[in-house]
Amino acid sequence: MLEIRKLTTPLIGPIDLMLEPGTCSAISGASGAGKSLFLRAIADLDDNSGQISLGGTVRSEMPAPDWRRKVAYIPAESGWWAERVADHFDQTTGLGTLLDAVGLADALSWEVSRLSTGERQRLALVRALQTDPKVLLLDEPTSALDPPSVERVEALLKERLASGSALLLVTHDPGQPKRFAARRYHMASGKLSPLDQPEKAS
Ligand SMILES: Nc1ncnc2c1ncn2[C@@H]1O[C@H](COP(=O)(O)OP(=O)(O)OP(=O)(O)O)[C@@H](O)[C@H]1O
Repeated sequence: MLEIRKLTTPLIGPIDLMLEPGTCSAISGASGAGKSLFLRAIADLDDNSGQISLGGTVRSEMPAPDWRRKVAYIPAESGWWAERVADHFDQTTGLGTLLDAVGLADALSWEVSRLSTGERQRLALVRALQTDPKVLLLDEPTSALDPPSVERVEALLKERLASGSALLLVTHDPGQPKRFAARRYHMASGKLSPLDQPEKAS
């Protein structure tokens, strides 16, 4: 599905990685190892070289906004540009279901300034899921969440896995790769290494 060959930036790589539909790959590694830079390079947000294709279509043949809708990067800290939460969302059918799934059914009427870190994190995920991406590049998606919210977000992500999306998950939570039956990788000094056999789902 997503094929990455020799992806390189001044600070990471070269990195090869293949993501298959309906699978989760998890990346661990020390702070500063290059995990976020790797996800950003895949999304083409920073200068990079190498070959990346999605379902056989080479990234360079696709307009960047189309690529980023299909291969969505969800940063650890999301960006907000308007005062009202509602102004950041495409108010299409399905939005209510997604907001409900993350426990924020009423959030559209709120001001952005009142959002907690965890509320921002969950709303940013909903924003990305609205475009129905084939690949989700998740940068510590539950780092600011309490256990019930982690459960909700993980359930939502598992639904995406079941419907054929691929997840690339950067996480410092050692239990998370296991809960997603993820293939595990370790990043150190900008280099990615496979860890072991895929975990069994719990
Ligand atoms: N624009 C930049 N110029 C120079 N160095 C940078 C730049 N962006 C990131 N770095 C450095 O590259 C290294 C990797 O950063 P990255 O954000 O990928 O780390 P990370 O593995 O995601 O860490 P964390 O777990 O803390 O989020 C860090 O040392 C960071 O300071």
